[in-house]
Amino acid sequence: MTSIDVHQLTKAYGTTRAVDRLSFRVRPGRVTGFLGPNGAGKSTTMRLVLGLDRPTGGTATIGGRPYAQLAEPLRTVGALLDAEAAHGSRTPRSHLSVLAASNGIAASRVEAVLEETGLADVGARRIKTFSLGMRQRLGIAAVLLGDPEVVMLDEPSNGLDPEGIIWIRELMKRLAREGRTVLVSSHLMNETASFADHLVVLGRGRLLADLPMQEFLESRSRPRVHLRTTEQARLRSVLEAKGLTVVQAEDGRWAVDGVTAKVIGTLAADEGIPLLELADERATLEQAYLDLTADDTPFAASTFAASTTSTRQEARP
Ligand SMILES: Nc1ncnc2c1ncn2[C@@H]1O[C@H](COP(=O)(O)OP(=O)(O)OP(=O)(O)O)[C@@H](O)[C@H]1O
Repeated sequence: MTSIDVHQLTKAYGTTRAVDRLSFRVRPGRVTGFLGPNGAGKSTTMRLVLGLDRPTGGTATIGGRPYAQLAEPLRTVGALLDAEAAHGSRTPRSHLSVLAASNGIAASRVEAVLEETGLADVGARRIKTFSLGMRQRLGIAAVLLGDPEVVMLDEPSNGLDPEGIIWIRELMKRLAREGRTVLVSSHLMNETASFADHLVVLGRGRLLADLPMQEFLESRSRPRVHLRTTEQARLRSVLEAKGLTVVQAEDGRWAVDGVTAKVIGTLAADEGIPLLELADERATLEQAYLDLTADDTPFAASTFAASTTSTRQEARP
């Protein structure tokens, strides 16, 4: 199968190193989320992989070849970097037909991808009348046209309504299940947590993390438990005897740091203390990401990078 390989990739614009000796591999069969603060170098990396820019140093290859050497690029890589790329006076059907004809792709694929992206009914409308969300769907139709093994999407949820966001999430997961290599950049952490299996995180052009989503969350989470009990005095003394500190919230719930629900549940059961609620706090991707990128966020307001949220994360689907 076809991986994307970035090796010691560097791109300098004057004195700015947009990408700085970057190395990572995007593997098939999973969705890789591509994260990083504004200006971290995500778009530049994607452009270098697609041969739209020349690197200052290092290499970016797809299935071992630079993009320019792919025999049938659109059949190998589908990429969405700019949803405005289609000409406004064209229709989706004519736009996709031209792309198919010039890339040796069967004309039957045009109708297939119009169906798949929900654009079949507007296939004859002029693109200039399209909303941002419809343009985004058209961009994705073009990505899928060549039935590519590698899919690269830059902010694909941009402009999509909630139904469209669910659609794109399911589409990305399906493409990965089919064994394709899927690289997706996003600024939306909850969104990314809902579709990515693996993460590559950049900061100031450098690699900050390259690891499975679950590992990333676990490596950056501090255990914390939330609970409620009817026997506060007794439970408090049991926990304090174990060296645990209880923080009481206004709603009567407690938070206990540095311990898991399993430990507290066992202690309470041993003492016959009833618990009305007991849950481990799960690290959100947002918390983990902010923690990792705090020193690499050039445009952060001073309080932003240090902020944490107390919202508890729903279990990942
Ligand atoms: N054509 C260019 N000329 C000069 N500098 C550039 C050019 N393209 C990108 N840069 C600079 O390179 C750095 C990385 O930009 P890039 O767009 O790749 O980041 P990004 O991670 O995609 O950011 P965002 O999340 O804001 O889209 C930034 O400092 C940017 O200003």
